[in-house]
Amino acid sequence: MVRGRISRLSVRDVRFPTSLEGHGSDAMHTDPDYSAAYVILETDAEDGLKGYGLTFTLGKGTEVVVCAVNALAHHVLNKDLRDIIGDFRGFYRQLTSDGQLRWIGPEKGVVHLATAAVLNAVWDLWAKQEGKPLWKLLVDMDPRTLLSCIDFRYITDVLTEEEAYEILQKGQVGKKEREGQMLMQGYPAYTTSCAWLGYSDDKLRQLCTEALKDGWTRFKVKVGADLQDDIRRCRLIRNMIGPEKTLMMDANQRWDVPEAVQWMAKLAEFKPLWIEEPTSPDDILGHATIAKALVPLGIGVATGEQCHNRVIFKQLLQAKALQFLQIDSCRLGSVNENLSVLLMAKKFEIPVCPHAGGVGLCELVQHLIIFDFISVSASLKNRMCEYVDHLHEHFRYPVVIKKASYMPPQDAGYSTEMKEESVKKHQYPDGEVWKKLLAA
Ligand SMILES: C[C@H](O)[C@@H](O)CC(=O)C(=O)O
Ligand SMILES: [Mg+2]
Repeated sequence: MVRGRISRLSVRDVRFPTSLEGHGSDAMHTDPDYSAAYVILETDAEDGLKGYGLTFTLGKGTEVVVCAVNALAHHVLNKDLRDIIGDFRGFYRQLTSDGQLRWIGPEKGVVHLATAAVLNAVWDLWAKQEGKPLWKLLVDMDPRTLLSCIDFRYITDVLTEEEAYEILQKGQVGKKEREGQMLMQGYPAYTTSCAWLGYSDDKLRQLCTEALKDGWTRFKVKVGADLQDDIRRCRLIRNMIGPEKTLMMDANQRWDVPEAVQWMAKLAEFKPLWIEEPTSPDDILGHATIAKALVPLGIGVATGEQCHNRVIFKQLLQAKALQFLQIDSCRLGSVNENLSVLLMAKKFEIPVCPHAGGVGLCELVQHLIIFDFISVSASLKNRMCEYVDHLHEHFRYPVVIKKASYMPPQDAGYSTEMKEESVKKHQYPDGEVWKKLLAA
């Protein structure tokens, strides 16, 4: 079914000045401009279909990722899409094993973000050519083909291909019913939009009132910069949402390990379900220490949005360092690597609650988590996907939220395509929006 030779790869630096109003701000990223390195793949096929892919970045970081995408381009150009998909594991390895680029990774940092952008575009193109939304392409794919997309190198000590096959085989039971359930009810979400760290208490109050009216029942609040501020903000939000609704907290890596435990002991009265990224994302044993210390307080540890790759997720799982696993559609090596993490999480029975928000992350990750429910986890217990109410208007196929749930996308592809006029306006530094801002 797939067709065409990749004839062109272009990449653009697209930035949104979200920092101006404090959207997206947290204890470590006080002035985030939500941005994307945005990749477009064209083929010589007559259908004219293009593949769109992106990775999420912040402001200036985008130009470095754009550079890395260009450095990877030769792996994709002039390749037949059939050959890429026919040996997707091999292609993933080729990208992540480039003899010169791998030195500045491997499978982490800028070069891995660039890999994600390129591979996301390949998946979008594949799904478009098959005429299916990506989640449905994955759900309908036979388990052996699905596994042939995954690089199991470095994880076979916890998950072999045969074990993964068994998980997917078990997932076949009840699949139709779960797909029906998703189409009717959608995948449960939580909102982070009310309580960015840079928002005033008045704004927090106003947004929280609106979110409650819109039916949201799960909320995340940013913490970690100042304890007294945190206590005031958490009290405010807990009082507004009441004792029954779910509250999560996110420190974005602000603390040392003992500090995290002490700080959370002070915030425990607000009954958070989890503390997210309490310390460095690389500190696996630190997370384990925090997780153990917080058990008596009934607080779990969540992490993953800045987790480099499947190997770190493997160790977090082995070390019992997290109770909620947060995949990210643009930090890991695209769908390929995310599939391996979903399967490991299933084996360890740890709920996956994806990181979303940014620009485009909601659009992408909804496909992965809907697939996860239908074909892998078969459970909604303790599970929800993040939602952030920014920048969806720039996408050609924006997310649809109903009753605080993600409704499965119906259009073919990975929902990655942005509106051309939005890209033009926000391209850095020559888009209209930036020209004005830079002149001022
Ligand atoms: C800089 C980003 O907005 C970050 O704060 C997002 C995040 O941690 C989350 O959504 O979770
Ligand atoms: Mg976070």
